[in-house]
Amino acid sequence: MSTRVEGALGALYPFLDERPADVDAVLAAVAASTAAKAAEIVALRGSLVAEHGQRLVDCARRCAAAFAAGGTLFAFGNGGSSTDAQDVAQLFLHPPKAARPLPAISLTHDVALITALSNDVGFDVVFARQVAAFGRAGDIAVALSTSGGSANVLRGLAEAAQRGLVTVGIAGYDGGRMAEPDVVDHLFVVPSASVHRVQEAQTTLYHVLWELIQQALAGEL
Ligand SMILES: O=C(CO)[C@@H](O)[C@H](O)[C@H](O)[C@H](O)COP(=O)(O)O
Repeated sequence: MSTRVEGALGALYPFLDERPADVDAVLAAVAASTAAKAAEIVALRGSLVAEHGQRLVDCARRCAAAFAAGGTLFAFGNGGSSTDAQDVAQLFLHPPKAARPLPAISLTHDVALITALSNDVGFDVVFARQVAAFGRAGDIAVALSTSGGSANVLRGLAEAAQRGLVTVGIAGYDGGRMAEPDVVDHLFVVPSASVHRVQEAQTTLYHVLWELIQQALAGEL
């Protein structure tokens, strides 16, 4: 066993006289599985950007035009996608240096509102109600879902479409209901059956989209 592994085990088991007997096998299995997952995500991210290239450019140009006209972006999703929605909003609003801050709001973080709506009306409306209250024609709705089938996400998109927002869907697996006709204007599907790989690749999609929107706004796309 290498000195580094010995050191790590010392930190993991400081109070045990003896480590579990099979720890070497466990560590070897973890290393092999981590390497396989890393390879899978690198391949998936590369193929996604290649496959969605033109669609990303088209979507970025449309979003840039919406921002240039004073539009706001609303992002939403459940679970891991809810934190991704918050990441999208902070990325647009508080970008790295030299990039242009753009108005973006996540609809996932108001616990009082979401619990009240869920308790009194139903969880299905938590995004749609906010889109109805804040969304205006020409704004942008970005919906994140791994299954593409969450009822509250689909209701949010339907409300956005009805109000004339540009709708962007980011899904996984086969796209689910988000991939049905007329659900979104711009659809990006991560074709993986692993929820973890889907979420990892979705972060690449929205980071690339953000970069392209910045380029489009600067007249470089
Ligand atoms: O983060 C994860 C799984 O990695 C979970 O929290 C996951 O986001 C939740 O199960 C969501 O409720 C799934 O909803 P969706 O992505 O299918 O719309």
